[in-house]
Amino acid sequence: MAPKYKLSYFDMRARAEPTRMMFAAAGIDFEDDRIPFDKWPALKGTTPMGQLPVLDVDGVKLCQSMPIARFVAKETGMAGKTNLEQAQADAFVDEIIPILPKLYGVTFATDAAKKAELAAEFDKNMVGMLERCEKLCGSNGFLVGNSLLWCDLVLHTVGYNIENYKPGTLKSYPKLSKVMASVTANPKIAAWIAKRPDTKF
Ligand SMILES: N[C@@H](CCC(=O)N[C@@H](CS)C(=O)NCC(=O)O)C(=O)O
Repeated sequence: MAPKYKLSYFDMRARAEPTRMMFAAAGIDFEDDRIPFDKWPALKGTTPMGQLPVLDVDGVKLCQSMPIARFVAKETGMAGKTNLEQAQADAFVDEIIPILPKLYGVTFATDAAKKAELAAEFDKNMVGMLERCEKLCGSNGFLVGNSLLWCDLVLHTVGYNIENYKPGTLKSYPKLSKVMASVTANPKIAAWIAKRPDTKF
């Protein structure tokens, strides 16, 4: 029997979205459990490491967003066709994902001077990350190899936020733009994006 999946996270895309997209791409049913912030303090102690996301697989609770995503990538055939591709995909994920909490910090900073300071530092980090990924990215619409892998979904999730932050940024990175387009060209992912909750982050 197919495993039962419950993915618990806040009502955000962020660290859970690549996993949600993989479930959608593979046509796998999962419970998209979105925990309201005011319910979190009571639940924090029940999670394996005191943070979200948590993926419950038939009663086994997995934690840490990228290990969760890597597990689902293996379950759905999106981890990479060979060990080599898997290591290359991991490298992109490790390069891209640290941008996410930094952008969160800029987006939700309330003090104007602090926000400007964080934004200046963020912009430098973002450009460095995009340049490094553009240089290593394949030219046929995938970061690695010739099929959609979980690293492409991580890029799409972070790239989506970057475009919300500074529209038009990705135009300067043609290979990465092609990856963004490959992700949305997948009909099942496009259907998920069209129906997913519209959240700020
Ligand atoms: N390294 C962890 C970080 C998880 C993390 O920072 N989760 C945040 C939400 S994005 C959280 O649970 N915040 C609430 C808390 O720490 O109490 C991962 O990738 O899963």
